[in-house]
Amino acid sequence: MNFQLSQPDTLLSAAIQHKIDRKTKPVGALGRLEALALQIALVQQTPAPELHQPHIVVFAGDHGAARAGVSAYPQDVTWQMVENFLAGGAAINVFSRQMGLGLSVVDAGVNHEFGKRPGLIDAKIGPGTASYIDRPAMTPAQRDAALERGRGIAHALAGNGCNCIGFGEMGIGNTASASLITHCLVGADHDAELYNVTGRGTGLDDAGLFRKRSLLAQALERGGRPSDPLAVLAEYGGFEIAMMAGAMLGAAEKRMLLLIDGFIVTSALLVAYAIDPRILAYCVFAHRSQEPGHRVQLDFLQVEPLMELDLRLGEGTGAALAFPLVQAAVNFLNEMASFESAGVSDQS
Ligand SMILES: Cc1cc2ncn([C@H]3O[C@H](COP(=O)(O)O)[C@@H](O)[C@H]3O)c2cc1C
Ligand SMILES: O=C(O)c1cccnc1
Repeated sequence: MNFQLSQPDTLLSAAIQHKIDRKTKPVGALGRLEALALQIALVQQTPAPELHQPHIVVFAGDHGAARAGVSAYPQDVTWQMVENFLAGGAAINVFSRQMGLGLSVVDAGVNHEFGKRPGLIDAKIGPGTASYIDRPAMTPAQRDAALERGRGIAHALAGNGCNCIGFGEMGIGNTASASLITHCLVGADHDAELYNVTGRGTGLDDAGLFRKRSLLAQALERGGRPSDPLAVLAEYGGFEIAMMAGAMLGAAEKRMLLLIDGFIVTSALLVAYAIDPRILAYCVFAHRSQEPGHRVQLDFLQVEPLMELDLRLGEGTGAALAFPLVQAAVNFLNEMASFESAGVSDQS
């Protein structure tokens, strides 16, 4: 697989920054919204960017390791929550409706047969991964198929006129998979020891957290700590995480804006980033999750998220909640008067 990303040209930077600085406000007074406006303008290579058909995609998959007890909830919650998404009753449905965002759910590998359903994209790789405690989570062929299908999903959205994609996920046990991926791909100088990047997920108690950490240590003993992102995916990934990584790279190929949600979505981004670091130019980090490893990931990438709301849900909820800020950045750039057009006196 050969993803074709390019770094946005920065030739327009000075002109866009000048446009921002001439708006009727003290220079810099819109704070980080100004940096966001500049980023989006550069992604779209225009001083007048627009967000078209913004869309949340929730990738769902099951994890073999869930049966060993790495989550506070049973594996069946994955497919039951997919049903909930399709019925419109989950948190991401509520927020997507509120923000006017499109929403699609992808069956990347849920242990359930849904049949053909409106709003559901069938991209199933298999009925869940193998348990990485005993063997690699997926075969190289499954991993490559997941990456390629993810890319196809992003390209199809771009083909329908979408230029802003928010990533979400659903998969009981996927914080454990994200912890292993983070441990492998984040340098030791960021203190990504397994212990530091393994948290309570959906709400494990102390005994549950201890058990999760021991199971993940066991997995590492078996599979080692590869640094190659493709090896990490096959060893410890989930189908939804691999498919998200492919979709992220595919979205960046199409110069879309990527809204990055919490800990699991960022673990997929770590994979994509290791494949091509230029992806970072297209990413907006929505929030800092309560899952402790998320801070480690964001520090490693040297990025600052827009919000900190103590969320620990996933589904793309943080991405949806950040969307109005992203829209505000675009709107001030396009709609605010300048000192010249409004006849307001500049500083003396
Ligand atoms: C009812 C329910 C709805 C959810 N929506 C997202 N997640 C979140 O929790 C899971 C990860 O946590 P862990 O690794 O501890 O299983 C993922 O499915 C994630 O999206 C949910 C979890 C539950 C229980
Ligand atoms: O940060 C997240 O995305 C997250 C944290 C806990 C459980 N599910 C998701």
